[in-house]
Amino acid sequence: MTSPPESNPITTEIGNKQAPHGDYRILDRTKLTPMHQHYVEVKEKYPGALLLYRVGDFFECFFQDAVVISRELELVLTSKEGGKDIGRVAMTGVPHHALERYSRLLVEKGYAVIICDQVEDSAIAKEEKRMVERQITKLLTPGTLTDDGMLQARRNNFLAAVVIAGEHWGLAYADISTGEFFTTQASDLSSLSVELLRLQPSEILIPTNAPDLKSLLRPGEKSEHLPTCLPDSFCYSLRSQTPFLLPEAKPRLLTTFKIKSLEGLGCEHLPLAIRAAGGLLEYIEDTQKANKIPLQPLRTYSLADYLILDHQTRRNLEITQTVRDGSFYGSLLWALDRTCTAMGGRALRRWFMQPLLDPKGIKARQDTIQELSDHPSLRQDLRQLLRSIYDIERITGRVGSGTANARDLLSLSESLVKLADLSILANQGTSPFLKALQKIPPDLEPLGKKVLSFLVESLPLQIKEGGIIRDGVDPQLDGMREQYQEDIQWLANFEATEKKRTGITNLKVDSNKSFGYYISLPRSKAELAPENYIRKQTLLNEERYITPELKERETRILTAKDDLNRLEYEIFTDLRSEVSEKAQEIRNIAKAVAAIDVLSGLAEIAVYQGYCRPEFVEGRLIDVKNGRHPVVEQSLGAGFFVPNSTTLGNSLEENYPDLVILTGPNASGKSCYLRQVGLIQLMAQTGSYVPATTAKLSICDRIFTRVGAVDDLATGQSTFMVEMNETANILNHATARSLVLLDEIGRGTATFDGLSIAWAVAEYLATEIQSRTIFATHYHELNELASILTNVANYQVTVQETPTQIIFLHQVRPGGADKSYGIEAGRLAGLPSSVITRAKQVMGQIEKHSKIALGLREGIQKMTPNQKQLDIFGE
Ligand SMILES: Nc1ncnc2c1ncn2[C@@H]1O[C@H](COP(=O)(O)OP(=O)(O)OP(=O)(O)O)[C@@H](O)[C@H]1O
Repeated sequence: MTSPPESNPITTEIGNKQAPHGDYRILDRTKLTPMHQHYVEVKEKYPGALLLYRVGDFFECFFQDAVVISRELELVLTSKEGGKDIGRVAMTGVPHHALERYSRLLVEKGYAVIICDQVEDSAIAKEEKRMVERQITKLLTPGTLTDDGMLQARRNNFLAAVVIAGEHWGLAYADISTGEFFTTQASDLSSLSVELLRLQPSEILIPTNAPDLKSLLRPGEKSEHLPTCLPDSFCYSLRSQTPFLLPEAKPRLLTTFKIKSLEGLGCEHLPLAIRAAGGLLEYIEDTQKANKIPLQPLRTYSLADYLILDHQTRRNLEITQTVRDGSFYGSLLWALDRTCTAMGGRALRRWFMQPLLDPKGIKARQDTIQELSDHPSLRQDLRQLLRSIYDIERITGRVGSGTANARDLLSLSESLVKLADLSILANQGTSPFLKALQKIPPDLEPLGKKVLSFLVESLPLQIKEGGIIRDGVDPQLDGMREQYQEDIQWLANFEATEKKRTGITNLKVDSNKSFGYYISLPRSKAELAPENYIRKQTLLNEERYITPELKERETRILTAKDDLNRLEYEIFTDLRSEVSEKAQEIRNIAKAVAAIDVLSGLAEIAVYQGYCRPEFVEGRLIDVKNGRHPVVEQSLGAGFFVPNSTTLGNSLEENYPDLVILTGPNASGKSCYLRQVGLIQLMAQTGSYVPATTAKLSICDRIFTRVGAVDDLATGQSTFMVEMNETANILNHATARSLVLLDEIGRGTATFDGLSIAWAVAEYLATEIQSRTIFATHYHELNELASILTNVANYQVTVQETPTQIIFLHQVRPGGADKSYGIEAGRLAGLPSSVITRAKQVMGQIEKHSKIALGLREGIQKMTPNQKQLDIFGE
């Protein structure tokens, strides 16, 4: 937990010298300096967060937070006087201009961070001999970030809330930077963790009776209050149960969305979904007090609306990152992302993490890709325009919460004006997603133009220091500016005017901190000073004077600057509020822009990589001609990838197998082929074109993959146990409409155990479940299944043997490999020749005498899938 460490590593005695205090809880608070007392007061309101406290040009932190922050950020741990009777206290700090970077690092590490800033000019406090006023200006938690610099442009930052009741669960999640807000309810706790792993929320709220409420568990941190069914790779915020109870949660939703019933949101009859959503809203209210976060209307969804991909499958298909090193390079998104905007990038990720089941939805996407592929100039013009559109979804969020600065407003407005051009282009098309872009609300362009006419081009970052609003926008502002300029000019000319008037050529006008502007005369010329000069100070060689007019102008200049800044700020915030009233309209159109961005990018890929539009048919067919792996193909370069076809799914028209046993030597391309089949199905259900010459597919309900497991050290499970767990999950959940891709089942145990399990699993999939399955294996014995079951076929990845080497052809052809090349691979790897010879002898003996091999060879009678299992041992 992020609460203070119990041990205090820096309060030990070093020789005779007392080390700085690292724990305020053991000190007499009344003896701390007023500033440290205030620090502790703020800290105690949020004990679970790290407090960064503004002191001059630094954000400082003290006591236990200093210890944690210096360790996490590798900053020097130093000390500061904490009070006369206290001595030194532990301290570290970051420069104020680097606050965003350092707080982002802390949040990325799973900490909540409180920013307590100075909210007045410290000079005033100093003059009045009191402590400068400070207030909490921000509470940053991993799930509630909105600042651009803290977010990843192409990824959503989800905050989730979970309510569990027995086997049932409710989940709500929101991205408060974009305003998206969703809720769902389901049974079966394993599907909850699958859903969380899909979303990868930055923070998950858990209602609990824990005593350490409001603390944040960092990834991997254990707590008895965390339900065991939840993955421990996330940050969890422990929250009070109350806002998650129906009588609190429901009214909160009704009030937030200003509605009388939840019927319209689709969750009226889903109490757990309501409770999760209500608890999430309360958290946002609690942590974002200063900024009202505008959320989009809550959308209720069902897990059953989407193709189910479990965590292993997403991982194995390398959708967002590679298995080997977790990098984006080499993932499916890497190969397919041609989006031009951050909004498109986020949408693409969401689409591929949640492919569709509804053929109509798929067709709408395909139709749009087709239109954009067939009309290259329309596509190019659209993409050109998209490149100049900013992240209006997130900027609108900041506008709504009142945190957008002038640069944000400028970017948003430039984009709003471009939307009109986008709409004109979209008018050239007839496909569904282009049509959606034709309906841009007519008032957005004038609004954008108005903002552009208000704001200067080169805007400062600060919004309270002027320099934002153009001349000619506001008559009062213009008048004040004129007066200000005149006063400045008068002051600039004052020295010359006075020189001329008095005839004293060495008269000077200068200023100092104690009495501002003054006129300086050499003492020798003092008697020439005009009557209106009031003597202010006498120095050795100099007399200093002021005049009433000089003072009046000076005061006017000083107050005018403040007044000008205040008025500019007011005009700016009015403008921001005007834009914020259109937030929902802008966000709706942002969705349409994101979708067209995704689809034009997929069209681009389809054209340049030679993809085809998959045809969806009823039933269980998978018929792909010359399919390719979309990522490996791009990595190898044009023309090097060997295409392979796939036919699966027994139907009335086609006698295709349900289960294919795929054999072939190491590195021949089995895994690649397996993934290729999975990716083509997944891409097709996302609405994308696919890497093939033709593809006739049916809708899959789930894709399962099991590819070479590794030890799960975190849970202490062996390779074999991980493999068995994954296999059990598949056998328990797959249906006849699922696609199952298995790579090497049963390798992590004794050969005969492994073979037996592999046999039984394949037989169960082919006969009991009849899912479409590709089963890659090194157990050639499994080829016997094809001679027993009518819906099983053997395929192999072919190689060409020469006396010195094996040439990988990467071609998938009917028939089972009759030979394993493991020993050959060992020879090529340099195993001693005596070991190779002996291995060959041993293998010959095993093949000759193995009862299993004999048993399998004797199984000759062909069976249809529905018949009883074959007694392969003929007892
Ligand atoms: N169709 C193909 N065309 C061109 N190259 C391919 C093809 N399929 C696979 N390859 C290349 O072969 C390499 C090995 O493929 P893969 O890992 O699929 O082999 P494998 O048969 O699964 O091996 P093992 O049994 O050792 O796991 C891939 O990294 C890829 O570069």
